[in-house]
Order: sequence, then structure tokens, then C-alpha cells
Amino acid sequence: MMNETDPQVALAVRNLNFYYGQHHALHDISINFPARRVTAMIGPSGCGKSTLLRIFNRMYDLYPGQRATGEVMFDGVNILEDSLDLNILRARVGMVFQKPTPFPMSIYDNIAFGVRLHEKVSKSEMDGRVQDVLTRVALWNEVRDRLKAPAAGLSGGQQQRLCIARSIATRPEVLLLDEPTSALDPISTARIEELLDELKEDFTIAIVTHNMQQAARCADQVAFFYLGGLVEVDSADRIFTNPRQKQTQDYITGRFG
Ligand SMILES: Nc1ncnc2c1ncn2[C@@H]1O[C@H](COP(=O)(O)OP(=O)(O)OP(=O)(O)O)[C@@H](O)[C@H]1O
Repeated sequence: MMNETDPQVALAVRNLNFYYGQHHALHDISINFPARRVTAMIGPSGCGKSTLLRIFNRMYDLYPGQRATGEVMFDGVNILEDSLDLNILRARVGMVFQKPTPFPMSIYDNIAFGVRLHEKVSKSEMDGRVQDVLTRVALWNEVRDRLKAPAAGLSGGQQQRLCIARSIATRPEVLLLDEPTSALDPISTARIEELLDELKEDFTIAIVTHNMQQAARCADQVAFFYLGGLVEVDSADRIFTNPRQKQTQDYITGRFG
């Protein structure tokens, strides 16, 4: 069993509770996210998967009335602490949303924008960084001749790969993905799934998905949530072949949710 002092644990969540005003959305969650592995979060609509993901970059800070208690240890620090520098946290924990959300600017600037916020890099270094991340998401060959064109002109699948490129350009340690392929066709989805497999060599990945096949294909670890509680977390193999809890079994076999 790993614990929060284990260097192989990137995020250690302990007794986490989350509230939207009066609504108690997450109940006493404890879970480790192993470093450089993919953890998939599954469960029926409204069970709290996205809420958990958004805690990891303190997105809830933008909304009054939302609060978290407990601990999320990341590199020796509880990221729920008020004193935390959120700009630094968000550079270390990148997020990709369900709907591709490129900035209204060129393909090149979509990547350069975030890098410029955090680092001072020369033009040639920036060119190299842009090429490097676009190559990693398998987009370089498709866009190398139109880097100055608006990102809005890309297909949905290309836009989502650009958003992943943008997230990794600032060299985060953790990548959060909230249903990143639900708006994409099967071919774009397959490319993103392959990409996750490559990215996990360098990043700790947490992905929310409604797609059981996707969780089975991509994840090392799977966490099943129900009504704001963590029912079970285990290896993907175990969850999909022989889960410990009946609720998990019922969900993965499509009996509810
Ligand atoms: N801004 C909000 N204000 C109040 N309640 C919210 C808010 N966002 C989410 N909730 C509630 O918190 C609970 C968890 O929502 P969350 O979005 O985390 O679920 P989810 O598992 O990601 O669902 P889905 O699969 O449908 O995206 C739900 O009961 C939801 O209604």
C-alpha cells in the first residue's frame, strides 16, 4: 500500500469533503494518484467525478460558497491551504476540458501564451517548444504550415490535441482531463487515447470518463464513485474483471447509471 510519503504517489487525497454551499458533494474521499500512471474516475452522472478533478487545481476558488476540507498532498504541500500560490499550482497541474477550448488566437500563440506567463523564453526557444509539444500530440505535421492561422479553424479532434499540447507546454507534473473525448469522433478519440499512453511516461494523469472501454483501455487505476462517495479504487484489471463491491459490478455491467 502506498502512502503520502511514498515518492511514487503524486497526489494523496485524505478525508476530503467538498461543499457547494449547503450541498455536500464529496464525502470523506481518500485515494492516491500514482505518479506517471493514468487514473480513471468513473461513475454515474452527478457522483462527483468532475468536482474531485477541479479540486486538484483549486478551480473552485473562483466561486464563492464552494469549499473543501481535508487534505490533498502534492509534493509535500496540502494544496487546500489558503496560503497556496494558485498561479504556481495551475502551472504544475494542467487541465483539459470536455469541449475543446482553444483561445481565440493563432495555433502558435495558443501554446506560447501560457509559456510566456510562466517563463521568459527567447523566440527560438519558443519555436522549439511549440514544435516539440505539437509533435508530442501528433499535430505537427498537420499544422506546421499554418501555425499563424486561427486555432478555431482546426477540426474538433485537432483542437483537443492542441489543448493538450497547450497544457503540457508549461511542463506540468499532473494533467487533469475532464471527459476529453466526449465531443470527438472515434478516430480522434483513438488518437487521444494513444497519446495518453505516451504522455504518462512524463505526467501523472487523472481522467474523468463515461466510457468504460476507454477506462479499460487507458487506465492503470480506476476509481468508482457513487453519490459523492468513493466506492472502490483498484487496478483497471481488477475493477473490470473482479470488483470487490456489488455496486461497482452493477455499474460496469450497465445495470445502472
Ligand atoms: N456549481 C454547482 N453548484 C451546486 N451544485 C453543484 C455544482 N456543480 C455540481 N454540483 C452538484 O455536485 C454533485 C457532483 O457534481 P459533478 O459535476 O462533480 O458530478 P459528475 O460525476 O462529474 O457528473 P457528470 O458525469 O454528469 O459530469 C452533483 O450533485 C451536482 O449537482
